[in-house]
Amino acid sequence: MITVRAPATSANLGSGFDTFGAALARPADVVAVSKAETTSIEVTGVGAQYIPEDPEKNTVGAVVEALDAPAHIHIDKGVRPASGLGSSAASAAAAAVGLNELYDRGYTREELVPIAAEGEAVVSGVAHADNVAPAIVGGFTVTTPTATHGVETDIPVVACLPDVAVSTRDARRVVPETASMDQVVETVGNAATLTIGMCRSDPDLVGSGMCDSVVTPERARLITGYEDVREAAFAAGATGVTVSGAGPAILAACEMDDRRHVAAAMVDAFAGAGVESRAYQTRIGPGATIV
Ligand SMILES: Nc1ncnc2c1ncn2[C@@H]1O[C@H](COP(=O)(O)OP(=O)(O)O)[C@@H](O)[C@H]1O
Ligand SMILES: N[C@@H](CCOP(=O)(O)O)C(=O)O
Repeated sequence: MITVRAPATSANLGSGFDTFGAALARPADVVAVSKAETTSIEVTGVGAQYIPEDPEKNTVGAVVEALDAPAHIHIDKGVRPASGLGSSAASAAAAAVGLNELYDRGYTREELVPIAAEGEAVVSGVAHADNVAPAIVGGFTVTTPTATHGVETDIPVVACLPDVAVSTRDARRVVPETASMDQVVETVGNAATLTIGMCRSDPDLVGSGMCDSVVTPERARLITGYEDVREAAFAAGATGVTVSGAGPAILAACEMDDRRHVAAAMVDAFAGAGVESRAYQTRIGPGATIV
């Protein structure tokens, strides 16, 4: 049996829609795989009741298919589904790393990214790899249709998760089909600023590059209290705030000394809007680890 811990992730980071991703030090899924004649899946943990155990419908089933690696798979969920924190990706990433090891398939971590992304197609309709990439490789990642590049970085973040669900499939329907040239220029500038910030482990640069005027405003409308939470996080010292993934989680970057205040401010602001939430005080951390 092989057991793998794969982290929650935050994709997009504002200016990097379907491209940027970051591994969060916590929460995480823990997935155990053992060889079997036919594949079976058992799910326990946070939100397990909402996750199908049918291999055709669970993200890990697509990974089994892609690696031709039938197994009994136990998924212990730490990342709540429909969170914007890469819940479906965490399981797929852990399964990809575990089954690759169990069956000695010999793929590199980067080669496992498109394999794990097949699981995302099962749940959201698109094999977007911006969550599975950091879940497998760790740190901050840039994923294009042909490659994944990652860097280690040390950025404190708060991921505040309201007690409501937003499915990625639904949130992809509100993504605009076009952007103006002004928006393209602005986005390139913000994405480049964020990337330099990640390379320098500089929360100010990362935060200022998290802005996006194309996708984020449309997604923000789906999250009750978004503007209040954003303002409260900035007032408490956040350097940047945006929708995490497809939402409803909201991600804030900050200096380590401000992390606690930012987390409290975000939870209080959600409460003011009538929404219960929990804040993960975390940081950008490593990818999947065999435990
Ligand atoms: N192993 C899995 N972990 C989490 N969700 C899964 C898994 N397999 C299938 N799903 C389904 O995927 C959906 C959640 O994925 P998604 O909408 O992308 O949210 P998230 O942002 O949390 O990844 C839910 O409908 C859930 O039932
Ligand atoms: N790029 C995707 C990311 C979805 O992330 P998730 O954590 O909400 O699954 C998108 O924005 O649709």
